[in-house]
Amino acid sequence: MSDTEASPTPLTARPAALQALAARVGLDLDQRVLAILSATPEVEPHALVSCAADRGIAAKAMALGWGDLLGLAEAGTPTMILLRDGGAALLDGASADRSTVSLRNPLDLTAAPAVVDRQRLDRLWLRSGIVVRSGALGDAGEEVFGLRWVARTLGGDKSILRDMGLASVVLSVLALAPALIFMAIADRVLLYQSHATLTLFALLMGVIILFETALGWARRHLAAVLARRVEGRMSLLAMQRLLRLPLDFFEKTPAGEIQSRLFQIYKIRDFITGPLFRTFLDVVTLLVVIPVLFLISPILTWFILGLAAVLVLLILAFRPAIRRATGKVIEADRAKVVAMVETVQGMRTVKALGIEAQRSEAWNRNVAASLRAQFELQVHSNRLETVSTPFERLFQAGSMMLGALIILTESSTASVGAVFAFTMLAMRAAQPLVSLAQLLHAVEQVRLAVGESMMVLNHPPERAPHAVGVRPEIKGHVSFSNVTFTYPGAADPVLRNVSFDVPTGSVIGLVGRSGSGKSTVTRLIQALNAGYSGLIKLDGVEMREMDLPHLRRNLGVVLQENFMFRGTIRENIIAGRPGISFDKVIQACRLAGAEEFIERFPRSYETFIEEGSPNLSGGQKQRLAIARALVTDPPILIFDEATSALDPESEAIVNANLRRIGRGRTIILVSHRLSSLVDADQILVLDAGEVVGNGTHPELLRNNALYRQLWMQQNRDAGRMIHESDRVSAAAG
Ligand SMILES: Nc1ncnc2c1ncn2[C@@H]1O[C@H](COP(=O)(O)OP(=O)(O)OP(=O)(O)O)[C@@H](O)[C@H]1O
Repeated sequence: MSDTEASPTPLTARPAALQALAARVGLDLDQRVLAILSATPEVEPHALVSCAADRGIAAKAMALGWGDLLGLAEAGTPTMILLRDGGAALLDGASADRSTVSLRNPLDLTAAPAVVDRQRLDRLWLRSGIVVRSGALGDAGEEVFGLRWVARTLGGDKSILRDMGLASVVLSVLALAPALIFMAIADRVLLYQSHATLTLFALLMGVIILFETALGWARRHLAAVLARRVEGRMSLLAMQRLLRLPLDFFEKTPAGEIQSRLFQIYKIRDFITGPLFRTFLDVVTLLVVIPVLFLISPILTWFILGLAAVLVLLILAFRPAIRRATGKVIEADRAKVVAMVETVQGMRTVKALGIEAQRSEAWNRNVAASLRAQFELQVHSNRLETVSTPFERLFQAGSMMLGALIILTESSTASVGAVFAFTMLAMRAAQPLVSLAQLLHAVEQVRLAVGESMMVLNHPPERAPHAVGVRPEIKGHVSFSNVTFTYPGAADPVLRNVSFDVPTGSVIGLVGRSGSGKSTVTRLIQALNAGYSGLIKLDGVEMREMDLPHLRRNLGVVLQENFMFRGTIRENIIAGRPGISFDKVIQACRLAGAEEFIERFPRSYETFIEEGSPNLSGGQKQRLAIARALVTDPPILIFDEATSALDPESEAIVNANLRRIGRGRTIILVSHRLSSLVDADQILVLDAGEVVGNGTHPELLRNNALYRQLWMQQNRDAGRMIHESDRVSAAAG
């Protein structure tokens, strides 16, 4: 069924509401998935979100309050709210006095909206909803990640920045008070011995302290909110971009390196909440304090500004050395993470080979390199700190001395109180000036951190984010014509002019020596690699045109090694895909021959599988992987050495079920064991990336030398083994 055809299942409220939201941003949804969702009694928000994401729509499930709802209505953001009865309503608008919202029924979009007040809504809704951010995921995804992205993200929270700015201005003005009061006390109270004025100042100070405390709290609170938002956005972006990267990126980049680079984004968060945030506040303080300093004494003010300039020059002088040293630290730390992750991932092999000492030695080398790099950085930082300390100290001591000198020489223009006040304010200005200078240093570090994470976050995705692609109904007709393919970076093609045709519902076997390109053929069918020449068509649609999530949802793939996520057997088989009932899980397990062992577990389908599935045997894991591939009822199944690791009994179960499994599906079987392919409708023989034979088992035995050779090899071995065991039993008998 194509997307444009009407769904046979009438849509229920939540899928219908999602469809209406998608229409608002000019996109459509997969009708087949909507129909599956409509057959589910109460559709979970995450299933709706993933249905939207499949079409590149940035939908987000979120908890909502009345205030949020009003804000969304006023901004005109496409929003659905989830109702207690399992239904949903579309947000249409809010009244001018913000006392009511209007809601539309997604099942009858032509009807007038219902106007609902807060009390009534509270009885109806789940205080949650799904919000569609303008347009496709690609809109946000297209943006290049970098310092500019971070700045734009920060700038997005204008109201928070404005409130923080206001609080900072008020705090800075209040910060002037102690110095000015001190000046007044020195020049008036002490001089005229005025108790009443002193009491007044004491009261004033009390009020100012209270006010300052409250504002300080508000400013820190706002900063925490801002930091959380920026971190949230960066974390979402990281996962979103990671998931759309091509497989060969992960094959070429060590897992530890990806991890280490991605985690650099948290340095950006620390920079925002640390140096950047402090500097923002400091600049505000300076803007308030510097003019006052100028009023009190222009000479002294020029003096401290001159000191600040010296600090900036010192930092600029040290910048190249510190940048180099920081780069080395990041590199050395990355190598450390790569070594650690590799050792953890390969622990089974480390133990099996008994190479703990070698791994430990390699680790020690990495640690030593990292410590050396850190020490070098410390040395440069220490030098910088050492030469800048005297200038920092001069802010206070120098201004006091210079102030005293001014009084001694021009006693008529500056009072004692003014010099003390100036010294206090100079201290107030000194810290911001120092941290402003240090910001340069911090920016350098964050620039390096951004550069590190950019390598992952800005790597070209599998497909252009805007490309939605064609979504034909896939029945299972696969054809290759003149396909030539070279892996990126490789010198020679791994497939050369490969052509074959697999009619819908038939079984094709791929055979050939190791490295002949069998798995590569299956990878191209999954569109895991691009950049081939020739045509690969699925039901007449070229693979390059195909929508990737749609394509992969229609394929069931079982490899020799399959990964199980942490979670129960049931969860692993469903793997978060929407619309899969428990009945379907049981059916798939039965077909895969997994039912019998699952039911022997005390917790049956709720048995928990740990990472790496240590509590399952290889054969059990393989049968679960087959069930997981079958559960969506895909029209095409790819088994790439899927049964090679099975014990003879498990293999016999799967092979016996293969006919039933294959009913109505196209099956692509890669196997070294030719005996499991003899019933295939056609067998493709590959040699060094070229098709050297194509036919049924008897045909190939008759007229294909390579196939005959492979067959004889296996059967000779099998024959010899049978002969051997007969000899042993005869001897024993
Ligand atoms: N991700 C990859 N990047 C670069 N080269 C690859 C990649 N995968 C496979 N190759 C190379 O392509 C060639 C064909 O590999 P492929 O896995 O398709 O062969 P195969 O016939 O399935 O082998 P086997 O039976 O051993 O699994 C090999 O020479 C291999 O080194």
